Amino acid sequence: MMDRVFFTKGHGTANDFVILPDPDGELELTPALVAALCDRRRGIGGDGVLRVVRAAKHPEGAGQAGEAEWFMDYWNSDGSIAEMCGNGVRVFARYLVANDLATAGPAGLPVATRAGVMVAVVEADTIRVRMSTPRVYAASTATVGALTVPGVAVDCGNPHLVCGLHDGVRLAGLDLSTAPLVDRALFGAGVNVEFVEPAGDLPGVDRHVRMRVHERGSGETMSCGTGALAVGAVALREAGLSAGSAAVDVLGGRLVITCDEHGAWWLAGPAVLVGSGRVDVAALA
Ligand SMILES: N[C@@H](CCC[C@H](N)C(=O)O)C(=O)O
Repeated sequence: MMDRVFFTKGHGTANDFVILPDPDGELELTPALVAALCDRRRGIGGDGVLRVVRAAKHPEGAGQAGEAEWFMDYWNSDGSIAEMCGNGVRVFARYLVANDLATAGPAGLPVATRAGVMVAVVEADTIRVRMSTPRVYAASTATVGALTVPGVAVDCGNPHLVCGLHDGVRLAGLDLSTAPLVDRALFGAGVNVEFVEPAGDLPGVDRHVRMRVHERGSGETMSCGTGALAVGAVALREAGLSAGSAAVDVLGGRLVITCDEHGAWWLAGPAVLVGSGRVDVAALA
């Protein structure tokens, strides 16, 4: 184990990550180390960890090494591993470009993830990522306190449950300090739960909604890219649109979901690196 580890801190719409450069896959990353790094009082603080490792040097990235040089090894703040992180990919691409580890040409920068290769296009402050196609596959519910809200399960590479609020219930009134109760038989591997309410008309997009999210493995976060993809896909579907765009306002800003004329799904929003340093792993322990 290395006793000092370099890190960069970054975020996308305030979904924040500890980024660990580990090009040759030498770092012994464990659930305990991830949880300690993400601790907001005793560690660096973050909703998750992004390990930056060459695809060829990681067992789960090796199969994609022909398409993508880099693998995003994503961990939630509780030390669990997830298949995909939409904001994470955008911040990961920002990190690669800022550190001259990759160039962002017009064709985009491929990033390997456990859910396949995503392609990031850097457009100044915004990073747009071509995501996997969201798949709506079941009806279900989420319960928060005394409130049970119907929703739909959406697979975005990772699992989501999108619940639209009705009958005067507002996002601001929800207590998401603990995980909503869900159907554990349907979501055996856990689920990220999004609650959604309509927002006013917004020029330039077909739909405009607000969401809050309780993430599997991280609790309530300020934003979730794959969650916004799930919410945007449901919003366009409910509007009867097979292509179009949806603005999804999260606590940390705005993400835009687009399904283009070719049926490709895109997630766009800001991605920011805020600083770098070196962490004393022994002190974390
Ligand atoms: N915040 C992420 C999603 C991170 C993974 C998620 N908590 C899970 O366990 O699936 C995003 O921006 O997509």
